Amino acid sequence: MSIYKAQTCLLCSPPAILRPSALSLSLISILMEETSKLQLPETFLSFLEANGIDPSIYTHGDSIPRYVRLKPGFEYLSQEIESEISCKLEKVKWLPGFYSIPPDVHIARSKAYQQGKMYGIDAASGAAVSALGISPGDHVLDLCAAPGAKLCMMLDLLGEMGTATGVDVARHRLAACRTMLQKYGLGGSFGDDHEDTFKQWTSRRPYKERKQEAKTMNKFVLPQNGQPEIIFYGHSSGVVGLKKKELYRSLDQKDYAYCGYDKVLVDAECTHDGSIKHIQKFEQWGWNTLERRVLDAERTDRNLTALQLNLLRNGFRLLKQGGTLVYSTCSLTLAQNEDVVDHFLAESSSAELQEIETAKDWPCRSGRTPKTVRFEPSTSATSGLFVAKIRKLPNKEAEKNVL
Ligand SMILES: C[S@@+](CC[C@H](N)C(=O)[O-])C[C@H]1O[C@@H](n2cnc3c(N)ncnc32)[C@H](O)[C@@H]1O
Repeated sequence: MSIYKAQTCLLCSPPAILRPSALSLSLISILMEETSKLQLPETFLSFLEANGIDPSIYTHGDSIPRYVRLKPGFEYLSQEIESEISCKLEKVKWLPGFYSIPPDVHIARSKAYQQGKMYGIDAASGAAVSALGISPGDHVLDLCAAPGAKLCMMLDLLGEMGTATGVDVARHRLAACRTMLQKYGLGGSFGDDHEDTFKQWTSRRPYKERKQEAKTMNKFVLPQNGQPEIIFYGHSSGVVGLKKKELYRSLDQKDYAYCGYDKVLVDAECTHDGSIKHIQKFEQWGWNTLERRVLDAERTDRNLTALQLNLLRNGFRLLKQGGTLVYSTCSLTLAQNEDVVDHFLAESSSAELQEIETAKDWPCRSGRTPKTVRFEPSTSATSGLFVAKIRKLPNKEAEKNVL
């Protein structure tokens, strides 16, 4: 299928009674021209068409600002940063601590960035983290943590109290995550290191030492490629409430009533098609790379959505009763979002989809499943993101659901 054909079916076929005005026709032709400039490969266009995604969203990249977050306590630096990067930091009114800057402005030359007082994170990603409602003292799990921008924000929200555990299956991405957390000075001062509870991870602990420690633990096998690895912060992180020697035994379902995380983020692996800037980067990296990295995942579509469902199930299993889980992806497809969430809700009597209260002020729209939300790159001025917030009902409430 040619690019032109894809545009024809998505942009140029208004129903006969809706006669487009001269203005809308010229808008359509501008969008067509812009879309064809991007030279999206045919396989990607077929993927977009199959999922009802308008390819012209990839022409909005230049109108989506860059977002930064100032670490709590460093907001006073905003003027200094403005003069360093020669542009204004516009406060994002709907998301505390966030600022927008034009997409072509780089923050690398700012001292605040170099000293780890400011980091780049898209506002929609910030919204997903804020939907968790993290409070200092919470025990938080980030199930797909790397490269780590959301984990940084989660740690910021915890302050010096509570624990955060980051898990990811890709070791090289987790290494980037560790570097990022180290740069932003996060985690190092977490919790007291009680003798018999799990020692917190610090980026300064050499690999040899960790390997030695792992060898002395009976059941623990050092993560190989393809096995999830874990970053622990805080004296009782890992599986919350367990002692070091208990950490690697498997738990019965009933144990999760007493231990388990207060908040779990499942920012699942996906096809990234909603992340306009990410997709645009393939122009330089080569569209072959997009076919290999993005569409390989799509080609094994059933595997990808099965992985997403399993990540959601697993995150929910580790959530304590009354706790909150957020499921998010940066894909715009129904298959990776609403379908996964609906499937999960249908099989889990103790899961309840929650309204995201703050979303009424966000530039998002409702997803197909009521109470879920979608950030659309063309209308939100953010990267595309789907967010669903799920609560684990205490046993008694869950029983009522079954009756
Ligand atoms: C969308 S990215 C996460 C982005 C991250 N939350 C952030 O804000 O930087 C999805 C991540 O899921 C990880 N992943 C894929 N399969 C996984 C699994 N089975 N268990 C844990 N992580 C997995 C990938 O390696 C990837 O880093």
